Amino acid sequence: LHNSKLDAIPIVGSTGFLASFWDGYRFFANGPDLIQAGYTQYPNGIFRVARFSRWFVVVSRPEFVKEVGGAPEHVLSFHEGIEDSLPVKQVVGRPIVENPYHHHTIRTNLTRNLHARFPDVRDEIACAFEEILQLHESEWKSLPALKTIMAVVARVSNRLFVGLPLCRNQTYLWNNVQFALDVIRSAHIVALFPKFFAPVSALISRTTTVARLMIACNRLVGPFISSKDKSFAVALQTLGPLVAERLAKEDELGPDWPAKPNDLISWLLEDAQGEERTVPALVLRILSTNFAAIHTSSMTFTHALFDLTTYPEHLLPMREEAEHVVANEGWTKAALNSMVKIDSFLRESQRLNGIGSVAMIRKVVSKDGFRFSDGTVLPKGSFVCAAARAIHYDASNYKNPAEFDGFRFARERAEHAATHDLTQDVFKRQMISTAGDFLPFGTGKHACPVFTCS
Ligand code: HEM
Repeated sequence: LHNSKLDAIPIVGSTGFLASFWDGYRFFANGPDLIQAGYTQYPNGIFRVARFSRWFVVVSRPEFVKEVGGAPEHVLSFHEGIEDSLPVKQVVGRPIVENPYHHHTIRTNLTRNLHARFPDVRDEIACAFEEILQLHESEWKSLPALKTIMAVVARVSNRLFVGLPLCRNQTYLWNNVQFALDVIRSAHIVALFPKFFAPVSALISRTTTVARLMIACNRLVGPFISSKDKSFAVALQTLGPLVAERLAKEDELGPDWPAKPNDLISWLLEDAQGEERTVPALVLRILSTNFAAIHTSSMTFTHALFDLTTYPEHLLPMREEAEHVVANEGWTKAALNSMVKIDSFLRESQRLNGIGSVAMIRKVVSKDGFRFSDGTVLPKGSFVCAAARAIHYDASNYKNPAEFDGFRFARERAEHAATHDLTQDVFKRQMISTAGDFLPFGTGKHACPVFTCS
C-alpha cells in the first residue's frame, strides 16, 4: 500500500513483487550500473530502484538535487537517511543519531579554528610524511597507498582533535581506523538482511528449519556487530584519561581556564549538555568524528595521488604554483586559496572518483511527504538520493565528461574572472564550492561542513 504511492515514479528493473527482491540483490552487487541505466533511461530526472525492503528514489536533475539539499531536517532527514546504508543506531550508538550535537561543533568551532590551528596541522603533515614514508632514505620503495595515507590522515586529524602526544599513539590511531572499518563491515552485513528479518525470525523461531538458519545467521552476524565494542574499549583506554582530565579541569577552574587547549575536546565541551558530559559519551563523539574524517579524506587523497601518477603532466605546473605561492605568502591556510591549479586538480579528481555512485541519502519524515517542483510527491517513509556519479559524468554538465582534465576548473575560474564581477561568486568552481552538479561533499543544508560553502 505504501509503495503504491510511488506508482508515478518509473522503475529501473523489474516491477513484480518477487522480481523486485531479486533487483534488491542486483543493487547490492551492481548498484552503480543500475543507477546509470536509470539516469540514461529517464531524462525527466527522477526514477526508483529496488532495495531489499524498500524503494530507493533517485534524482538526477541538478534542480531536484538542490531541492533535496535545501529541504529542512523535519521534512527530509539526513540522520534518518544515513540509517539506510549505515545503521548508526545499531552499530555505533543511539545518541549519535538522536542528538548529533557534534555536527554543530564541527560546523562552528572546528571550522572557525582551522586558520588558527593551521601551523600545527602543517607541522603534523610534514612530520607524519617524514616518519611514515621514511623520507630521509633516498631509495625508492613500495608502500600500499590507501593504508599509508590513512596513517598520515589519522595522525594529522588527531593533532587537531586531541593534540600531542596522543595524536602519535599508534594504538589510539589504529583503533580509530579500525573502528570505521568495523562499522562499515557491520553495516554491510546488516544490510544483507531485510528489516523484517529480526521480528520474523522471532515469530517463527524454534519450529522451522528456516528459523534455525536465521538464528545461525544471527550468530554469524553478531560478532561483527559487537566488534565496535572492542574499538570503544580501546578508545576509552587510550583517550579516556585525557578526556577525564579535561572534565576535571573544567569542574575545578571553569570553562575558560588559562592555557585551555584549542582542540576538539574543548570545542565539544562547549556544546555537550547533561549526560553527554561524561568520559564515555565524549569518547564516542571523538570516535565518530574520526569516522567521518579519516576514510573520506584518505580516499580523496589516494584518488588524487593515483590521478597524479596517471596524468603526470600536471605535476610540474602544480609544484611551480605551490613554490610561487609559498615564496610570496608563506605556508598559511589563506595561501592555499591562491593554489588555483592544485585546487582544480583535486576538484577534478573528486568529480571523476567521488565517494559513491549516489549521494545525499534522505528519508522523508514529514507526514505530508515531500513535493518536488514538478509536482512529484514522495510519501512519508520514502528514501531519496542523488545520482552523484552519473551527474558528474554527464556531458550536459561537463565538457568531455569522461576525460580527466586537471586544470579545467582553473581555466573556468580564469575565464570567469575575466568576464564577471569577481565579488559576485568568488568561490565558483573552487573545490569547496558545492552545486547540483558537484556532489562529493553533498550540497545544501548538510553539505560537509569542514570543506564547503554551498
Ligand atoms: C575529503 C574529505 C571529506 C569528504 C569527501 C566528505 C564528504 C561528506 C559528505 C558527502 C557528507 C554528506 C553530505 C550530504 O549528505 O548532504 C558529509 C557530511 C559531513 N562531514 Fe564530511 N567529508 C570529508 C571530510 C570530513 C571531515 C575531515 C570531517 C570532520 C572533521 C567531516 C565531518 C562531516 C560531518 C559532521 C558531516 C555531517 C554534516 C551535517 O550534519 O550537516 N567530513 N561529508
